[in-house]
Amino acid sequence: MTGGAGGRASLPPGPYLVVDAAVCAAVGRRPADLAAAAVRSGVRTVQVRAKHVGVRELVDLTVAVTDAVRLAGPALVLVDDRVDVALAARARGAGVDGVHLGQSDLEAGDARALLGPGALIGVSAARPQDVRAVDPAVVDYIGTGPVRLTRTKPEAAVAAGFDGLGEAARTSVLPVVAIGGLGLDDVPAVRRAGARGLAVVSAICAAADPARAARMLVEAWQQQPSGMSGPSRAGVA
Ligand SMILES: Cc1ncc(COP(=O)(O)OP(=O)(O)O)c(N)n1
Ligand SMILES: Cc1ncsc1CCOP(=O)(O)O
Ligand SMILES: [Mg+2]
Repeated sequence: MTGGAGGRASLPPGPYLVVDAAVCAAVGRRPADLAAAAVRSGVRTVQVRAKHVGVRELVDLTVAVTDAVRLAGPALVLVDDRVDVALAARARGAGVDGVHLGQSDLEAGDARALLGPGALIGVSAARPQDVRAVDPAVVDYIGTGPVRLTRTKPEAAVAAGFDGLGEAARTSVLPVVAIGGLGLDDVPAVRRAGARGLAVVSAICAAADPARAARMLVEAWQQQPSGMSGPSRAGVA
């Protein structure tokens, strides 16, 4: 699934699963099984997020999720925060596609140098000045949130809202992914705001039926026209 124009990866449009180890543990599900089920339902981007595990466990988890996703269908696998983990998983033969970097993680340029030109690299940015600071020659997409405050990331105390999301999408020359407190009912507003993707943890990981929840998100996305409101509309499907 890597290999957009000019060898650069491009972010698949639509629902994006952030498979969070703590949320999965709370509901007694294996992240690898959950990710595979979501990919069989049509999700095309999976991020591995585990904030409270050691680095060795995170490598094991990344390999397990990546291997399960590869068998399930054509989807990209990214690692939250950790370029070293992505590289270690690759060294073990897992086809990790890239990373999602926060504002205090490794700089995107360093990540690009380590991961290579074909990797998919996303960064978090919500405020217009942070969005403008992202280098489109290095980064592939921007994650903007939390759109709503969410228990999954309690330290994020300010919500961007849909206005903030729309402003980020208009400001950015890169595709924008919305995240934070989002679910099925938000698909129309996220698309109207001009986002290329809708990232969720709880709406899939904690759903009564994760495969069905993922399928409904995918179908809702496909049924909605996009907002086409900003420079990031290029390539929005
Ligand atoms: C798609 C996407 N967007 C934003 C984030 C948030 O990343 P970050 O700022 O690194 O915060 P943590 O997830 O690490 O708590 C994301 N993970 N994915
Ligand atoms: C990782 C992250 N970054 C901003 S909000 C968030 C958590 C999203 O989780 P949920 O979909 O459960 O609100
Ligand atoms: Mg992060």
